[in-house]
Amino acid sequence: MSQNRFPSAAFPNIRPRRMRRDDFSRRLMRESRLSVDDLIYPVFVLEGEARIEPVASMPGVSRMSLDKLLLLAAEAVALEIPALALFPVIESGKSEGAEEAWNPDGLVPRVVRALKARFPELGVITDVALDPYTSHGQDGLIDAKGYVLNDETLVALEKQALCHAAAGADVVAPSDMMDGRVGRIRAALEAAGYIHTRILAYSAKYASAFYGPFRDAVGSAGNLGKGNKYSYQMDPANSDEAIREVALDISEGADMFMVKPGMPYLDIVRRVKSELRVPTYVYQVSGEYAMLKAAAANGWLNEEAVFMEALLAFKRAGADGILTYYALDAARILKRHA
Ligand SMILES: NCc1[nH]cc(CCC(=O)O)c1CC(=O)O
Ligand SMILES: [Mg+2]
Repeated sequence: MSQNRFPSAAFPNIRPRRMRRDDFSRRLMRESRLSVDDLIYPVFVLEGEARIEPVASMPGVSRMSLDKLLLLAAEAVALEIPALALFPVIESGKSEGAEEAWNPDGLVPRVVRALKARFPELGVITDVALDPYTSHGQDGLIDAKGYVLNDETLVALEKQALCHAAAGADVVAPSDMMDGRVGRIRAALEAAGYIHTRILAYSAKYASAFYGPFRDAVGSAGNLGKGNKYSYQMDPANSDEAIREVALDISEGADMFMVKPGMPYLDIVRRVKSELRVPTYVYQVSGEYAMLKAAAANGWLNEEAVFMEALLAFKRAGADGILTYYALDAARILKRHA
């Protein structure tokens, strides 16, 4: 005998809501989980001492000098966040040829040495790209017409990556989108004996308007002016091309693979993870952060609820890790609920 009081096709026997009824059964069937192990915290560093400069378009995010960054890093370590991603603000020393990018006494190598000396267990990821160092704000070297030159840029990126590895960077992260840079950097690292340095390739990096606040933060917006990055970053219309880019970076020897931006590109994260089955990372970029902050500031969204939902959605899409400006906040919440 059916227990259905209304044994008719008008009422269902199959009820997905049963499992949603109570907290215990919701927990038992939960497929994805966000953990502090998934978080990478992007930070901005500048020269000097006792400097903290809030980034107007990224409330809660500041550019700061090394002494202050060490305090922030201590917080990240206390929360057991696995790694920081370091972005420099270069105020003087920008040039056409970006020579400051491989100065062994430059800002990035000094900050990497200090971080690794103080917090050996904290992973330090450095950005390999020329945009903080070029007077024109492009990620590579340009010709007379402003075209970003691929192979000439590779020579510079190789020097920059070696400089970061020599300073003790655990992971170098080429975010420039030049062709062949992963292979070139991998070969240079091996030849120099840096066999443990990981490469996090920004493999599928789109030419996105969501990077706006970041360009304010590192001060490359003014230098870039009306310029754009369409000749090297990917067209937001493309998906198969992202798979090809990741496949190339696999064959060139990268260890970790990034999709960027995050929320509008969840389909790309899913395809990379399902089709290529590699360690997959996603960058919740500055514009995504700014959107959530702005809506929260207006009282239009519950900030904590929406950023935790967004981070969980990256996990559901297949990401193994997430670069997020919310890393400290998320880690605190996860700790509270642990
Ligand atoms: N090498 C450039 C770089 N590295 C990280 C970001 C964006 C990160 C963010 O928006 O949070 C960018 C912006 C760009 O390509 O202009
Ligand atoms: Mg590529």
